[in-house]
Parts: sequence; C-alpha cells; structure tokens
Amino acid sequence: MCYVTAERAECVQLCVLSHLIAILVVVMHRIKILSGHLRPPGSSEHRRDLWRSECGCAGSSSPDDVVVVHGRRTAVGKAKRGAFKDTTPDELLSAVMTAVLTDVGLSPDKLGDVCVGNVLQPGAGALMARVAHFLSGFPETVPVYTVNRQCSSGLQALFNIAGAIRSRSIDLGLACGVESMSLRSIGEPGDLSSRLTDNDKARDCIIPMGITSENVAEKFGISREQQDAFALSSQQKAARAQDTGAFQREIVPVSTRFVDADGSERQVTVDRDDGVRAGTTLAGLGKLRPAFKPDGSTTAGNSSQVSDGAAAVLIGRRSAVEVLGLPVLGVLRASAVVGVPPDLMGIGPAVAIPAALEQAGLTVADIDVFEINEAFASQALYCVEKLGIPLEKVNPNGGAIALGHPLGCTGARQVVTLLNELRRRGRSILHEQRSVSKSAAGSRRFSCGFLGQLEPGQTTGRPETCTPPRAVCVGQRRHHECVQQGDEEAAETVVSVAAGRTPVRLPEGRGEYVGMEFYC
Ligand SMILES: CC(=O)SCCNC(=O)CCNC(=O)[C@H](O)C(C)(C)COP(=O)(O)OP(=O)(O)OC[C@H]1O[C@@H](n2cnc3c(N)ncnc32)[C@H](O)[C@@H]1OP(=O)(O)O
Repeated sequence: MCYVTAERAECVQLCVLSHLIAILVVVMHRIKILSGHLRPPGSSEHRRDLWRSECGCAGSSSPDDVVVVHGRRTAVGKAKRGAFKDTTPDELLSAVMTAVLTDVGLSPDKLGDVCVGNVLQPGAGALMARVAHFLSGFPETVPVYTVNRQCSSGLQALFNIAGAIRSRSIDLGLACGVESMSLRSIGEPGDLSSRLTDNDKARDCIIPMGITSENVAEKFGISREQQDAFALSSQQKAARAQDTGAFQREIVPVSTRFVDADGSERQVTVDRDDGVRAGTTLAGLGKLRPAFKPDGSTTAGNSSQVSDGAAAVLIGRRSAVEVLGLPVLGVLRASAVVGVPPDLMGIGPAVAIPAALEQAGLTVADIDVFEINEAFASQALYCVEKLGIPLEKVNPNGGAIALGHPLGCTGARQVVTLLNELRRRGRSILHEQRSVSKSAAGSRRFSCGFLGQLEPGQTTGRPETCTPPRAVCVGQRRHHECVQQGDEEAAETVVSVAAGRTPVRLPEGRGEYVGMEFYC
C-alpha cells in the first residue's frame, strides 16, 4: 500500500474521499411489473412476478413512479488535448440542458429543480451551473444547485432529483453532470487537518486514485494481462458503437472554439468521443509502462482517461409526465450508496449493486445491461467477477477506459448510454414488459407493450396478448400525431407493432414508436 507523502502532494487527487458508489437500476418498463408497491421488495413472490408477467400475467405501474423522460450528452473530449480543451464547463452544460428540453418540447419553467454533479470546479461548480442555466434560457424562478459525490456525482444528481419527486416537492426535474478536466486539475486536496496522518482511514483518503487501483489489483489478484484484456474489450466495444452510430442519438453536437498549437483559433463542431482508440491491441497495451508505481499493473491503457464532457437527464413523476404528453424512456426502481475502504475505493459497485438489486427484488440474472464505471480495469474487473456478471452484459458500448471519464459527468452519461442501449434492444424488451391494470373506465389497460425503439423497416416479434381495438399512443409526439390527425394507417401500424399481431414493417420515417398505451 502506498500513502501520499509530502513530496508527492502534487499528485494527490481530489477523488479520494471514502468512496461511495451509487448504482442505478433502470430497466425500462420490464421492471414496472415488479412494482415495489405491491409486495415487499426481495420476497420470492415479488421476484417471480417478473417472469409471470413476461408470460402476460398481471403487474402494474404507478402514477407515482419516477420515470426517465429523456437524456443527452456531449461527446467526451480528451482533457488538455482534445476537442473541448478550450471549452468552459458552463458551455458544455448548457448544450445538454438545452438539447434535452428542446428534444421533448418542454418549456424550462415546468422544471421544479435542476441538480448538477460536478467535482473540480470551485464550490462544486455552483456558479458555473447557474451561468449555464441562464445561457440555456431557463428563467430565474427555476432553481439550480450542484452536488459533489466525487466520481458518482452525475448519478447522485439523478438520485437527488428523484428524491425530490418522491417527496412530492417537485414533479419534474433535470439531473446533470459536467466536468472540465482541461481547465481544472485533480490534485488539489484543499485544507486538511494535520491530524489526518494519525488516523489510518483519514490518511487513506488522500491516496491517489491510481494507487487505489494498484491496491485492488494486488489484494484481489487481478493480473496485468486481465486488466489489458478488459481494456482492449472496452476499446473494441466503443469503436464498434462509434462505427455503427450507436452514440449518434445521445450526443449533442457542440460548436465551440479550439486553439491550435500556434495560437490560432477556429470554430469546431464536436460530435464524436475523441479518446477511443480503435487500433488498440493487446501487444500495444502490454508495452505500456505502469503509470502510478514502478512495479504496478495500472497503465495509461487500462485506466480511465482524463476528460471533458456533460450529460443531462430529464426525470419526473409518471402522472406529471403523462399530463405533459412526454415520453417514458425508463423507470428508476432502486438506488443505493454504500461506503467502502478509501484505499480500495473502486470496489464500490461490488457492494452497491447488490444493495440496489435487493431493494428492487431482483438478481444479477434479471438485469440485461450493466453500466459499471471503468475508473480502472482492475476495479471494474473485480466488481464484475465478484458479482458473477457475464462480461457481455457489462458496458456493451465501452466504458471510461475508451470513452473517457469526466468525473462529475460520468454517472449521468452512463444513464444516457444505458437507456439508449435498452431502447435499441426494443425487440427483446417487447416480450417482457407488458403489464395490465384496470383503468378507471373498467377497460383493461395495457401499459407499454413496446418501449423500445424500432428503426424504419425493422420488425418486431409477436408477444401473446389480446388484440386491442383502440390505441392511445403516449410518448413520442408522433404517436399522438398519428392518432390525433386520424392517420389510420400509422395508428394501425402502431397498434400492430404493440400487439404483435403480425410482424409489421414500419413505414419509412415512422420508426420511432417509443412508449404507448392501448385499451381492450
Ligand atoms: C471513482 C473514480 O472514478 S476514480 C478515477 C478518477 N480518474 C483518474 O484517476 C484518472 C486516471 N487516469 C490518469 O490519471 C491518466 O489517464 C494516466 C496518468 C493513467 C495517463 O495519462 P497520460 O499519460 O496523459 O495518457 P496518454 O493518453 O498520454 O497515454 C500515455 C501513453 O500511453 C499510450 N496509450 C494510451 N492508451 C493506449 C492504448 N489503448 N493502446 C496503446 N497505447 C496507449 C499513449 O499513446 C501514450 O503514449 P506516448 O506517451 O508514447 O504518446
């Protein structure tokens, strides 16, 4: 174990407080059927309902559900060299705040609160956030505040807004995360008591993050080869995601200034993560020298990159979201934060994920996709192995090793990426997320037979369900439009897709059917 000495104080990183990692379980409407309001979380009956409802048995959603409406992120830039090296964080934040509301056509005065995760800006970036707020055209009556839970800050912002919704102090809020690691550096621990050296745990809080990675690798026997293989996989998945346009929907293009080496300035539009190294090989990774201690195994290739970026997620109470005709992208079912020893900070997900799963009455096997932060390959691998998660379920579009890790942004970025991935997997979700409840009128209300996204031309399978005579489309405005405008053909297509009467070919340009309800 290695402690920070006075000579190495310059490399002390801020992100070293007793580590609290938060895990968000967002599993689209599939999880709706597990509504914790019906049975005590964790009971076996509660868990079985998931599978029963996959076969078309009953479950329910609640008007009090905290639902995710929409989310966007900027591209992630390499700090100090990449596309956002000259961009201030308020601009990054404003880009995503604006895009999220514009996409769903929501006026900012409908927001009850805005919370922004940030780590490095002074005062956790409170001033920066309010400036971004006004740059986005938000009225002064909408409040904004910031939160710093170190590398989980973007996720904590989401939990804070969700908590305010649950306590009914707001109906709708925006959860964001932002970081410029170009313009502010890690490594400024601030003013700390000299007594910290007398207290083992307090002293461990100033261990550099890279050394905590070495500690995890040593203590749990995660070899250099394993770490490099994990890093390679992260790079390959991210490169594939870029090639297939998987990030296109989530990235907000940002026009900004870029200063070249000769001091000349130009305008650039940034819409691509610039840290991904498609040409990464195991041999290349194997040649890299340890970055944090001479005989260590943590390198520039198997560590997260120091980065700039922002993300924003709009969430609300289902009842309020429905009144506003907004789409429902996912449901927040559980969240957990658990403290771990500061010298092993990266093991957080291995204890926080089970805590969140227990709350939701789920097991690892029930979850389709995990987004686990890749602060370092050592800790990410440890968590995956400890929890027995099949590797193919983890970060299917790569993680922070390939994409970068703008500290305060990453948690919110992961939510955006996760929900887009689940939306892309709409086909399988189609079979799993039906629920039935009695509406006030006594008709049976099928809630969201389909919550995934279908691309034009893509077909769905055929879940076993009744044939609904009438569809009321919620979610993407095009659903409303097709029904309200009496476009029978489009409405019929929506119904057919949802009911799965026959595999249906969606008409060109009508591919985005996300969220609908129908009655029969
Ligand atoms: C809770 C939490 O999340 S804690 C985590 C908080 N975040 C952190 O602590 C950040 C961790 N990461 C770091 O500190 C930095 O990325 C470091 C120190 C590991 C590396 O920083 P840098 O040296 O600036 O990285 P850089 O990108 O320049 O790469 C260094 C070298 O490795 C090479 N390299 C990096 N990735 C690869 C790769 N995939 N394949 C081959 N070579 C690679 C680069 O080409 C470069 O080589 P060069 O020096 O010949 O040009």
